[in-house]
Amino acid sequence: MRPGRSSRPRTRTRPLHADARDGFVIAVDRGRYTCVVPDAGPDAPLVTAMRARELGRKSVVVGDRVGLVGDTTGAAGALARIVRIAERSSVLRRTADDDETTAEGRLERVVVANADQLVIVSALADPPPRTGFVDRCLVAAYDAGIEPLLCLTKADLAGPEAVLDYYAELELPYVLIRPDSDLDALRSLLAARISVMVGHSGVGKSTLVNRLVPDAARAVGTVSAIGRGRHTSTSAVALRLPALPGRDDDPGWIVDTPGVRSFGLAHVSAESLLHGFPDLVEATVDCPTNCPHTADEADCALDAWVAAGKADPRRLASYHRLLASRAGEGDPRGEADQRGPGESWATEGDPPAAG
Ligand SMILES: Nc1nc2c(ncn2[C@@H]2O[C@H](COP(=O)(O)OP(=O)(O)OP(=O)(O)O)[C@@H](O)[C@H]2O)c(=O)[nH]1
Ligand SMILES: [Zn+2]
Repeated sequence: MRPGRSSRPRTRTRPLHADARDGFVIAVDRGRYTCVVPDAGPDAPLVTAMRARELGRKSVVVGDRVGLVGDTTGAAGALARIVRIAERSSVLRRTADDDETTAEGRLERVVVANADQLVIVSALADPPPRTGFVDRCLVAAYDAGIEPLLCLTKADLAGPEAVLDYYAELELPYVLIRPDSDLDALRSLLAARISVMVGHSGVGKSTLVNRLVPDAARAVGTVSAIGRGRHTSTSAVALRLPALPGRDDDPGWIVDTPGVRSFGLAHVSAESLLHGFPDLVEATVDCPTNCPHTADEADCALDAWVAAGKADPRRLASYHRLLASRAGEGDPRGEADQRGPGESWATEGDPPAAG
């Protein structure tokens, strides 16, 4: 060992950047990060930044609170540098698919940082509600420590009873959306929070985002031409909600995820997967040690729990489907989630005939 080295006081190799300004990342596109600078006021120009080399391999994602140095004026052509990333209060992840034995399955992506709420948008009809997809989103939300909110659109076409019945045990907050409904209930649930919106194609998510943020298209347009093109197939973009009339509290942010069509769950352990099913968790105290809780596990306590009427058999079927999907047993991309409830509920785990 060289004595000179260890006796030398350890100096910080990184500059402190005491002058860094706080930024909030609202879009990411090919190595360029679009940030708002909160102290510059809501009308200040957006700042485009790149990652400083000192960040190493740390990724910067939408929702990150960062320190910015360099040219933070937001003038045309100006480029700032992100020199630090604040500790994240939550991290919403997805994998490209469910199967951790494949390269795709291991490719884990952080969708958004610091989200408070996951707004799961599902139509009540056209397309029919896909509870498999909602269940998958619930797993991702609970895993990330983010509160779920079920947003049921097209309430003018069908009632919510079947979906609400399926989630009866969960105390899942929900809102109903129809074309003529005011969005006050939803807006107050979005206020002062960062909410991520996810939903299948056709459920009315874009319609809803445009109603909530009437200039969303323009806001997104200014974000370095982020559109819905091929480069943005997995990107997310944060949109500032407009101030509520007569209220001066923070209306919050929504993060639209145009490209996120499924939530691969390879990164979620089988045990964590269960936390998306709080109505089933309690049953597993009676399972043998290291019980895999799979459908073919004879000693698993979940079947008896459901047989005793303590949870809905369709919920257990859904959990089993997610487990099987993670194990690479077919359906690696969650295609089954795309079926309507009638179809998917009928495929397995139908309630045993009573009596
Ligand atoms: N009846 C009814 N139709 C709606 C409602 N919301 C949206 N729609 C219609 O549903 C269709 C799909 O809406 P979009 O907002 O494009 O759906 P999306 O989820 O954004 O789908 P992508 O554009 O594929 O991402 C459109 O024809 C909308 O006009 C609603 O509350 N009721
Ligand atoms: Zn078990």
